[in-house]
Amino acid sequence: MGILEKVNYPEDIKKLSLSELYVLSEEIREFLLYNIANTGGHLAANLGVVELTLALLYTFNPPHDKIVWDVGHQCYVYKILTGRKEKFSTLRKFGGLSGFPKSKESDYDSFDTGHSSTSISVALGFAIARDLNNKDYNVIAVIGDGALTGGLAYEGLNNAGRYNGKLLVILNDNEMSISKNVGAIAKYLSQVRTRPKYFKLKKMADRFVTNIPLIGERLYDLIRKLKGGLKYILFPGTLFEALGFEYYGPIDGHDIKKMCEVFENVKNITKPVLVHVVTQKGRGYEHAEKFPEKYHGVPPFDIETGNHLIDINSKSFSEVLGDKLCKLAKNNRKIVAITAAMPDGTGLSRFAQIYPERFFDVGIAEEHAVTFAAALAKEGLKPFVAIYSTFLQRAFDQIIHDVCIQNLNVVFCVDRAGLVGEDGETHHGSFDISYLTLIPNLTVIAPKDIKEFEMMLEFAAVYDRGPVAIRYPRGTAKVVGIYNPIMFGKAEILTQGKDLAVFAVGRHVSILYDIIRENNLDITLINVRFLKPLDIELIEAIVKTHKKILIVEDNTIVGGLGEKIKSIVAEKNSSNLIKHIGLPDRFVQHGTVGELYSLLGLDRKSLKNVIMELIKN
Ligand SMILES: Cc1ncc(C[n+]2csc(CCOP(=O)(O)OP(=O)(O)O)c2C)c(N)n1
Ligand SMILES: CC(=O)[C@@H](O)[C@H](O)COP(=O)(O)O
Ligand SMILES: [Mg+2]
Repeated sequence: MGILEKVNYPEDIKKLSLSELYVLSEEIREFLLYNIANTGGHLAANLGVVELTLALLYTFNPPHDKIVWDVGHQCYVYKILTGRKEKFSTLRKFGGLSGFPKSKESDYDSFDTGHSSTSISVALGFAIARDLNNKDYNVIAVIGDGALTGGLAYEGLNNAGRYNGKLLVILNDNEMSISKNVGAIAKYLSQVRTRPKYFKLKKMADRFVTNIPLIGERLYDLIRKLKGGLKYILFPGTLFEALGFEYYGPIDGHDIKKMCEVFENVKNITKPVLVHVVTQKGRGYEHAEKFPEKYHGVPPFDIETGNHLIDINSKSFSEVLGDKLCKLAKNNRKIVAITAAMPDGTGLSRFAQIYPERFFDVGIAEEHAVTFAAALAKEGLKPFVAIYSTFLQRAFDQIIHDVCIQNLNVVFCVDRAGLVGEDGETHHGSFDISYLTLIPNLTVIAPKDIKEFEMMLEFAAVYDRGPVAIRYPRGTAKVVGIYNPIMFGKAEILTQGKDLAVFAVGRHVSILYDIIRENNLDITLINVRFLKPLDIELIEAIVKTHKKILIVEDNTIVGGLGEKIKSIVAEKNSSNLIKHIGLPDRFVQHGTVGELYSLLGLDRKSLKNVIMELIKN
């Protein structure tokens, strides 16, 4: 690690020659590979932005200048070069560096991100604040072609296009979202990329029109009128020019010299500028170059073979969704599946292969996905919309306004509900029980394990009295082995006893079931199943027969299951002793799910202690 050893901050980079910068870029790739093979993380995107990050740090001066990374999963190189190299082995680990920009971690991280398509709005806000505060710094948004499929990016562009100050947007175009990028914009970018000659010609046309000699008054007027329009008639401008941006590109995002030249030339232009750089996702690591989607976010892996180093001995909920939906779709031609840029993560890739005409990857567009599904349902189709809990937050209004008010038969497959682990606070599915159960008409259910998940998918496929949301966690849950038929609005009693009643949701059901069985406890365990409508009849009966109640949920305690049960108890003026364990009313950091559960009292050991304490007295 010759050069990297001596480089810690942007000022160290500015001292390097061009050839040293290239050596450094290779050293950084090795460093990334070695570390991410141990920690896991977002490998491919970071391998792709090594030169881009070097060129940015060579030209600009963060933290004075503000660099805003869209999504933020590609900020590792930036972290390494802004004082965090020594801590890099702690990436995504409990107490260690975050995998995303975090302003509390470093002043160099200008804005916290994790969800897509925010960077242009943030950069415009920074730019206007700078002007109003009479300050002078550069603002640079770095947005990927995938993030550019998100509607928020266009809200930002629309607003920024009429701004008259310094604002630089760098479009990092690698033709990939997590999977292959999709949609009309992706197609447009591909045309821009593959027709550089066309764009060169267009530039010549610009120059030609600008230099037409002014012969005579009338011709002058005419040309003046035509001038603006003429170049667009001959050579239509780029989309970004039409939106009010100066456009530069496409340029090679691995050519440090070229990027430094362009950034230097545009950095003082007092209008919005978009520089389009073309990069290769996964660059420099054979496996990631070949399969960038597999190395987008990776668990620890073997560098030589590229094999992931995790023991998977049970199917994940996402895989079950994919398999089961394929089976259900075979007999029901009305079933369609929708993903917002996560066909692999949500398990829908196989469905996409088998039923391409009934599968829709809409890009990073959760709001659109939900409204689109609403219209499909209105016309009699049966859409299954698979979106991670944290990203579905984006579509809260669409769920209410477009689906639930009209009581449409949309099925929401709410993946990654509860804590997700290493991605941390931007990605935990901490809120869905609260934000979904407050919506009228929406049925909200949660399976205890993958077998019950299949049953719930069957139930949702035939349920035709309104929308259904099924929430389930990342990965899997231990199989319980008891399965009563799913009945609308009914909970499931798994064990009967008199010392304590435990209400549990999702994967905590099996943890509690094991505790009760292994310790031969005289406890009633209720698998809540229906978070909405709640099984009020059963809850009221339990309140009467059990003095002590424990409620366990992998959701914020605010507006979750616990509050609902407590209010039923309060209404009955009953004096039960109630203990409620859920996620705290604060954002939960990153770490393994196991570490976070023990921190928050949701792990097996803590739960057993609580139970023993409760039944002792
Ligand atoms: C609102 C939202 N939806 C989905 C995601 C999941 N996600 C993270 S990165 C990504 C793809 C981003 O593609 P791009 O911006 O081109 O970056 P690249 O990885 O190609 O560098 C997606 C879909 C997210 N972070 N935020
Ligand atoms: C950056 C981002 O938002 C995604 O890449 C996310 O990290 C995927 O999470 P899973 O690994 O749970 O699919
Ligand atoms: Mg991309």
